[in-house]
Amino acid sequence: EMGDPDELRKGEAPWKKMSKEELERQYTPSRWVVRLGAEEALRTYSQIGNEATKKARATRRSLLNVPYGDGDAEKLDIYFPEKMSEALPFCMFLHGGYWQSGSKDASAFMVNPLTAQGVTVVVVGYAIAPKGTLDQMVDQVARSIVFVQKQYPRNEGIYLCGHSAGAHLAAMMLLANWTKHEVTPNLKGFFLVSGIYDLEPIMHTSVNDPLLLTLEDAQRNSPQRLLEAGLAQPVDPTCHILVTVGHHDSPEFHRQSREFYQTLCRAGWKASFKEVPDVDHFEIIWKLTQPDYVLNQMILKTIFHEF
Ligand SMILES: N[C@@H](CC(=O)c1ccccc1NC=O)C(=O)O
Repeated sequence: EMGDPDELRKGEAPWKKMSKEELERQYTPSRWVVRLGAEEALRTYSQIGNEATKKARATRRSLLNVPYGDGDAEKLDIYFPEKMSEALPFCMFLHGGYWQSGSKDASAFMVNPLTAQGVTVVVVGYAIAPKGTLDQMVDQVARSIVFVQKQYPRNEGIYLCGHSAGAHLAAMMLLANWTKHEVTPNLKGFFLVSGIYDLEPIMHTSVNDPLLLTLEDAQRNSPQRLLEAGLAQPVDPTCHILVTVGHHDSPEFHRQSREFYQTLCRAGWKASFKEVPDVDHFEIIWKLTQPDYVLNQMILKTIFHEF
């Protein structure tokens, strides 16, 4: 029956009707960029990430390669605001790269604009595939947040910002069982940027070659599916979740973000949705280096409660 939202929601997922080639295209973000060629866009993205990181390390007080666990990759970088203060808000950034590329050492995009406004920024490293499994990455991110909470118990909120695969890892924290850890982190907000929330379609693409996800792995790590099943309720009614997608992201990325936002709303979370105008999958993040970028403005308004 058309018009019944439950029927529409439970209808066959559109990706199941796609050819292997079409699915591959939908889940290759570089094929959807408009201003540059695919290779050039990926190159520019890492170049801007490298330069932003160099600048952040040269101009901000920082603690680099701080271990939050025993694993080689379990390190994070902390960048402090220009002016010292007692209690501070923290924004933790989780880089993208389909859980198989990217590094904290090239991902300090938001550091200078946010630290200029009094936010401490933490850029998290995690063990990408094939070294790490997705379950390990989810656990590492949870432990990195617990580490920040324990180091800075007087924080004025921990905010998570993740891009693409990093948005998936951030969204998985909505389902984390903090009782396994010594503290419950003071999570106050989520900024989910061009993320993937249902992993089942990517099982059928080359993204899965190094990940080797089984159907069970994909389902156990799909926040879309886990929230639909009612496995997480908002504990803090003030916790805000911003779901954003780039105007030039592929239709599948748009569908994933829209459906995740709708599911968050149904589950009772304080969520909002924003399609960022005129940006692709990479510009949506590299523009975080610009203080006047709309996403920085939304992040700062959320952190400083200016709504
Ligand atoms: N191989 C992908 C790269 C990619 O998806 C990506 C690259 C950098 C940061 C995020 C990415 N996507 C999701 O995590 C592509 O060509 O678009």
